[in-house]
Amino acid sequence: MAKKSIKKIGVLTSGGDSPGMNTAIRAVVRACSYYNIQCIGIKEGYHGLINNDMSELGPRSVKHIINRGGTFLKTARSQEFRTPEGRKKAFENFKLNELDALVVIGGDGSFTGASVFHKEFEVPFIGIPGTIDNDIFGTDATIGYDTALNTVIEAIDRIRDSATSHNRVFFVEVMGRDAGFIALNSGIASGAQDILIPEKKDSLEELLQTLERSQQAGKNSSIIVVAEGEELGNVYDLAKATQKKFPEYDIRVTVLGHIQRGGSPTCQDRVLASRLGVAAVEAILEGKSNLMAGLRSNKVVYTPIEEAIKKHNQIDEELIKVAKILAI
Ligand SMILES: Nc1ncnc2c1ncn2[C@@H]1O[C@H](COP(=O)(O)OP(=O)(O)OP(=O)(O)O)[C@@H](O)[C@H]1O
Ligand SMILES: O=P(O)(O)OC[C@H]1O[C@](O)(CO)[C@@H](O)[C@@H]1O
Ligand SMILES: [Mg+2]
Repeated sequence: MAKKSIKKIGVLTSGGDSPGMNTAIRAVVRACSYYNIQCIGIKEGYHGLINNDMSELGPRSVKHIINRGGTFLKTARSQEFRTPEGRKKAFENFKLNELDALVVIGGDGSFTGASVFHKEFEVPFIGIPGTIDNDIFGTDATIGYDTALNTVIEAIDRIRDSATSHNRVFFVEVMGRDAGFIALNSGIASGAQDILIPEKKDSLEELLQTLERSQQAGKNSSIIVVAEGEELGNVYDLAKATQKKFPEYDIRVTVLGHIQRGGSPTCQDRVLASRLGVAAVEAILEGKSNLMAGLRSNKVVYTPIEEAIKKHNQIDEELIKVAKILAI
């Protein structure tokens, strides 16, 4: 597609919000303005496309959002977009608004939706990875991941104060429905005794042995970080099983929940979001489509969307080793 054929693009945020999504929207809007094309902000992800809820955004309409968590365009998990009828309505509004392409800011699910939409109606799109989960292949980090990690370690540091004061064992659940990136990295950074993630086969025996060893080594308190998607069980199940084996332990459970998704994005997330926003618009202008803009080794790269979704980001075995060695 020649550069001049793109006149108007739509931008939306979809799936779970993540800190830095606003920064990415700002970058897309301002890059559009820089390259003299119109930018339309679509409300509540695919929901807004289906319901024709969208309006034009200019460079001043995204002022003062660079540092704000959440997404001012709002986001949604649209069930209707999963249906052919819903996507047909979305395409009708895409045409009605004379859009030439979409920038989709979201996670693997949002990219899957965009890919299906592209196959059905040949709608050109570029994905920007915006999710705290960091579960997307083709980028060293997703937008929001770094902020979420920093929020988690701050919370665990506070829990540690209480855990050490009371000689307690804490089970801390962090987000990650299917991914253990937040758990593994925050666990290492906060000095967890054990880290349980869905990508690694864990056993209750091993967990109990770890706790026993830590007590024998003279530790009076322990923090166990558990990813939401851990297959062995949730934090309450694990705490119950541990209490059964060690009735003398004083055990507490903390579920960090959605505080991990909010807050002002870190510098790293703001720079990432700014670079990927510009990269997405430039890719569309160059006629690229069905790709995700990402950052690898500090360079912008484009990955076929199918790869970004299917390959998933892999857990680094070295991190698992480091966590184990340092929990001695
Ligand atoms: N197979 C699919 N077909 C059509 N649309 C889909 C499909 N999968 C996901 N979507 C659309 O993408 C939306 C977001 O997906 P999902 O809820 O998995 O979040 P995500 O983008 O992976 O972000 P996160 O994991 O960070 O919350 C869905 O609500 C739906 O509208
Ligand atoms: O806010 P919701 O819809 O409950 O989704 C929670 C999920 O979203 C995420 O925060 C991002 O995908 C996951 O880590 C978590 O499992
Ligand atoms: Mg996802």
